Amino acid sequence: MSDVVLRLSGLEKVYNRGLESEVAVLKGADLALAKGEVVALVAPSGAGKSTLLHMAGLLDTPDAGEVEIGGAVMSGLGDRRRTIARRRDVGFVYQFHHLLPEFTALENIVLPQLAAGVARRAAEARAMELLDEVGIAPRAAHRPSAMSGGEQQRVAFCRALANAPRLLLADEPTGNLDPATSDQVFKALTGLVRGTGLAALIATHNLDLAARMDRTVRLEDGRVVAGA
Ligand SMILES: Nc1ncnc2c1ncn2[C@@H]1O[C@H](COP(=O)(O)OP(=O)(O)OP(=O)(O)O)[C@@H](O)[C@H]1O
Repeated sequence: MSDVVLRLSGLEKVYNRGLESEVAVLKGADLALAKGEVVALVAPSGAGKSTLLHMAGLLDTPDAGEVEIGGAVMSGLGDRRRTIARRRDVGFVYQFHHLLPEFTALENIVLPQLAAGVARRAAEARAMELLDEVGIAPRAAHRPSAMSGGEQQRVAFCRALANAPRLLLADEPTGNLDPATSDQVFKALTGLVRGTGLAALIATHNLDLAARMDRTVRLEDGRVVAGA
């Protein structure tokens, strides 16, 4: 069996900004991510990092090209089956944590599991395990407003991994944090990824963090190229 978790082949995306102004953001982007790999996606602002992550995460469809997750071709799926595949296979983390403010850390990690049909007790046990792995089990009963930015972001990682996806996509996950906190959060993230064998693609402007991932890819003129 192939070890490739995510394969993007020849992705193209053109945005129409109205009044005959079009911008081609992806122009044949190819990328393959193997199981257990943590890959940095680095590019200047506006180069198309979020666009690529949205395609990879089945939140948007390319104009051309294929997205394969776990060997299954996703491009031809209808909305309902794409949503099912996204919920099952992909975890997202954004620059801002987007935790539900009225729920505790634990509940924020339990809720997506309940939505996926997991029983409450099992969901709570899994949530505690994840919180423990990222070093914030003592914060389980805190609401987001009673946690630091780094703690909130670690909860967001746990939530993204709650349903054991194959692929983690993160868009500037430490962009909002100071360097020391960002370092801690990054360690928590890589620990989780390496412990589970999923693949992670992490868009970042932080070249120090990028250098600590397994490899770095860049988006250059709409294509993915290897490099620092
Ligand atoms: N829905 C949209 N409609 C029109 N243009 C868009 C749309 N989404 C993105 N763009 C344009 O496509 C280009 C790539 O955007 P994208 O958000 O993917 O870049 P990025 O590399 O993630 O940037 P940043 O690092 O600033 O987040 C930008 O020029 C942006 O203005």
